[in-house]
Amino acid sequence: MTATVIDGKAFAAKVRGQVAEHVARLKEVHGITPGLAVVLVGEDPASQVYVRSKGKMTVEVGMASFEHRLAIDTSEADLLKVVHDLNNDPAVHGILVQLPLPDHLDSDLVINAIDPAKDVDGFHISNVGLLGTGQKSMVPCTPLGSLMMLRDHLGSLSGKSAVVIGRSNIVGKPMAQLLLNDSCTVTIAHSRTADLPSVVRQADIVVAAVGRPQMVQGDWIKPGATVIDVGINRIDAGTKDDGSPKTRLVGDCDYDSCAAVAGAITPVPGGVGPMTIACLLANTVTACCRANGLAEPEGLTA
Ligand SMILES: NC(=O)C1=CN([C@@H]2O[C@H](COP(=O)(O)OP(=O)(O)OC[C@H]3O[C@@H](n4cnc5c(N)ncnc54)[C@H](OP(=O)(O)O)[C@@H]3O)[C@@H](O)[C@H]2O)C=CC1
Ligand SMILES: Nc1nc(=O)c2c([nH]1)NC[C@@H]1CN(c3ccc(C(=O)N[C@@H](CCC(=O)O)C(=O)O)cc3)C=[N+]21
Repeated sequence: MTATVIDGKAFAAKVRGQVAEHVARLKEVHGITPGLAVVLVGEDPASQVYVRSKGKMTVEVGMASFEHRLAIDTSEADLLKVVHDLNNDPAVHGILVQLPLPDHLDSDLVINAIDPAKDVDGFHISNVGLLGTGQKSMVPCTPLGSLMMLRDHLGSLSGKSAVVIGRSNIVGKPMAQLLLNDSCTVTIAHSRTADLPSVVRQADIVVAAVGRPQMVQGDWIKPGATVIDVGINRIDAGTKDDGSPKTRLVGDCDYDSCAAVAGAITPVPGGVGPMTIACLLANTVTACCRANGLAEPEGLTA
């Protein structure tokens, strides 16, 4: 079997198109422009690329983009002040503090200082609790984008067995919660899981969110399963013509061997990554509608 490739890049473009339509309507009918603020502490090159691409797409869908770049030695009090100011700024409907933060800053404290209604990452404890109890919340972007692709490809997820590899607060745990809310039978695997390959082999749906390049092998995959590869890993790829080092992005799955067995698989790049950004924009429109007591866009939330 050769897996269907789930095209996250194309799907994300479609989601951004829907977001752009809602933004246009909010502006025309209500005179409201949704705004997204991104806070970046330090100068991590990968984070900078990612923040720039978010800013560009925010503007492309017609929203206002606010960027706050803070020095790596910013104090917790100063960062909290930035967050409080954004909480109180009526032009800002969504706030994202780029993670990870430098070690001297307490990320739980900072994230829980964000107004939950503006927490477009869905990381605030209130949103985590709302999602866990099946109530309306802001849903974390990477799991939401992964869920959208799964539903699009499989239709109903009810009764399917799903294995999520990884238990982080930002990907693994919320992903498992969303799959559970869609009536999957969910297993969460992690670094202490015994015999991971045979656990993964039970799954109709595999979500890999580990951070280990090409770890999941094709012979771990149940034939026909749907594989969502969340991993973004930059690895060495020889040298360029001029002798300088070359790198490339790979996922947490060994793509070729997994694609030979799976029914469908997301590529890296071009899979979950673009959907994450599209869902961030979708969450910002949703937050803006809720803040103004307006009907929220359909199909853009879990
Ligand atoms: N596409 C996107 O939009 C995004 C991609 N990512 C990518 O997803 C990946 C995961 O990110 P994140 O959740 O933040 O990572 P974390 O490092 O926070 O979590 C990794 C998880 O993987 C588990 N793990 C580590 N090694 C193994 C192993 N050998 N076997 C089984 N489980 C293992 C860890 O287990 P334990 O808890 O026991 O330590 C942990 O739960 C990364 O590659 C990251 O770059 C992240 C966010 C967004
Ligand atoms: N508060 C917070 N929220 C996040 O959602 C968040 C974060 N912090 N910190 C970092 C991780 C990582 N992440 C990615 C999003 C998109 C791509 C993406 O678009 N990737 C492209 C490739 C980009 C490239 O070429 O480098 C792709 O997969 O096709 C990657 C990674 C969001 N994160």
